[in-house]
Amino acid sequence: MSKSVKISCKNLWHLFGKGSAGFLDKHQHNPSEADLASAGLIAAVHDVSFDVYAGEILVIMGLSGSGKSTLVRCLTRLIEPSAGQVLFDGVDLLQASSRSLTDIRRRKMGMVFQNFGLLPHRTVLDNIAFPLEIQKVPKADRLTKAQELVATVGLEGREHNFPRELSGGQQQRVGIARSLIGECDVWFLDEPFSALDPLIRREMQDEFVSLQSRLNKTIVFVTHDFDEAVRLGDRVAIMKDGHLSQIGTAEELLMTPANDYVKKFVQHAPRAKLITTQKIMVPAKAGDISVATHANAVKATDVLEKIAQRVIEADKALPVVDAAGLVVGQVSRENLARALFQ
Ligand SMILES: Nc1ncnc2c1ncn2[C@@H]1O[C@H](COP(=O)(O)OP(=O)(O)OP(=O)(O)O)[C@@H](O)[C@H]1O
Repeated sequence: MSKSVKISCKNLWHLFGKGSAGFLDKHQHNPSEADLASAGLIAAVHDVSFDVYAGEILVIMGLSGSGKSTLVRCLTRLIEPSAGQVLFDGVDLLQASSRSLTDIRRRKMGMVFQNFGLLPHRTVLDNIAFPLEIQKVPKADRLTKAQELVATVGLEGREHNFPRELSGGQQQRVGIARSLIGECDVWFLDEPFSALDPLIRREMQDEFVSLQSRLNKTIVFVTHDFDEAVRLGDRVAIMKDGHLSQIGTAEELLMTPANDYVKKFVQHAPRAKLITTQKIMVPAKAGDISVATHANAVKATDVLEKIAQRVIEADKALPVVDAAGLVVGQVSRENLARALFQ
């Protein structure tokens, strides 16, 4: 089944600096680093193209200054891209009138940023209900909806507190609830957990995963932390100096990194939890594929952590089976050791 594309961004650019208008046309949309430097421009987003599929969590990561936030703001047009296309459900956002853009943002996009952006003189409930107030939803309806979300993010009992009376993690939950109240299709989160201490951060990540399993939104999530990217993302896009270095599953980045920059990001990744057996097995020849009879067969889609003990304890290579129970290859201790320690 082909995945449906929710957002498609094509040849997207954002230049910071005076004189950016006309610069790309002048350089046939292919300026060199020297052209950019001599014009005093920074390409925070440099000819970036990728798709976001409906229902996936796409994590955008990269070092500080690599262009993650600018890219995400371009996707919502909070920052005006210098060139390119952003198709949202097939509609080109860069051609949309400001009225229809506001409408799309209100009805389809939810956003959470690092500094929470809560209104200090409003209670938790009123902060969460605020987007519906702007949409002129009647008070009783918006408070009912806000109360439901208070429960969703586990803040019962704190409805009437003000933001200053909450911890950082609790404030972030208010921000998350508020971003969800419009029942958006796509949720943009820019380093939402980075201000939190490590324990709370982990807790918030777990809650986020469980929330997403119920909500099934399309999510674009920015982080500079590869562990967080791996825990949360279906796919990870790695940015470097405004360029998209590589996009793929964590396993793809690990097994076939596009360059040394990507390699560096993934070098401490938990290989046993990310690499699947099919990537390390010795595949069976087409004519040799048979039904499994071996009781100790391992699944092609199992991660190495799951099969390790059986492979280590077996005196010879174990057969690997696909979803239909056919033997598609075999995996030995040596294959396992190479994949884990390479
Ligand atoms: N308003 C601005 N004016 C000029 N340059 C800017 C501006 N905002 C960002 N930049 C530059 O654009 C580049 C990308 O910045 P951006 O904030 O998108 O990176 P980031 O990956 O999100 O970084 P961080 O993880 O530190 O938030 C950086 O070189 C930054 O200095």
